[in-house]
Amino acid sequence: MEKSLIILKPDCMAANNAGEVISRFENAGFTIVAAKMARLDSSILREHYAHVADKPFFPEIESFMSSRPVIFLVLEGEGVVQKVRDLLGPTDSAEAPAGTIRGDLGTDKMKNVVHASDSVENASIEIDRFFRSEELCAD
Ligand SMILES: Nc1ncnc2c1ncn2[C@@H]1O[C@H](COP(=O)(O)OP(=O)(O)OP(=O)(O)O)[C@@H](O)[C@H]1O
Repeated sequence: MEKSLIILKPDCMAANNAGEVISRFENAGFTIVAAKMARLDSSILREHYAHVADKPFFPEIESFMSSRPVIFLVLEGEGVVQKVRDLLGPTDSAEAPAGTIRGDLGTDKMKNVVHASDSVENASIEIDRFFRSEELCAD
C-alpha cells in the first residue's frame, strides 16, 4: 500500500494544531502506520532539504525547522502521496484556498504547517530517513 512521510512543522506544533491536522488526515481515510516526535538537527535538515540548500532562504528554514520538536508520521492509503498534497494546498499558505490545511492554518511560504512527500519514490527515501523498518506497522 502507498505511503507518505509527513512532518508537522514547528508552526503547527506551536499553535497546537497537531490534533486538527491529524484528524483531517484520518477523516480523509488515511491510516497512521508510524509516528514519533523529535527535534531536527542541521545535518538531517541539509539532507532533507538538499533541493533548496543553495537558496538564500535556506538558513531561515534550518533555524525554523530546528526551533522545536516536530511530529513525524507515516500515512498509508490509496494515492496517499498526491491526496495529502491536495489536502495541504500550495507551498505558499497565503495562496492556499480556504478548506486546505495551509489555507486554514498556515502563515506564509515557510510557516506552512506540514511537510509531505512529493512522490512515491521520495516517500520511500524520506520514510527510511526518519524511521527504522521495525517502527512501522507490519499489517
Ligand atoms: N521563498 C521561500 N521562502 C522561505 N521558505 C521557502 C520558500 N520557498 C520554499 N520554502 C520552504 O522550503 C521548503 C521546501 O520547499 P518546496 O519547494 O520543496 O515546497 P514543498 O514541497 O511544498 O514543501 P515541503 O517540502 O516542506 O513539503 C518548504 O518548507 C517551504 O516552506
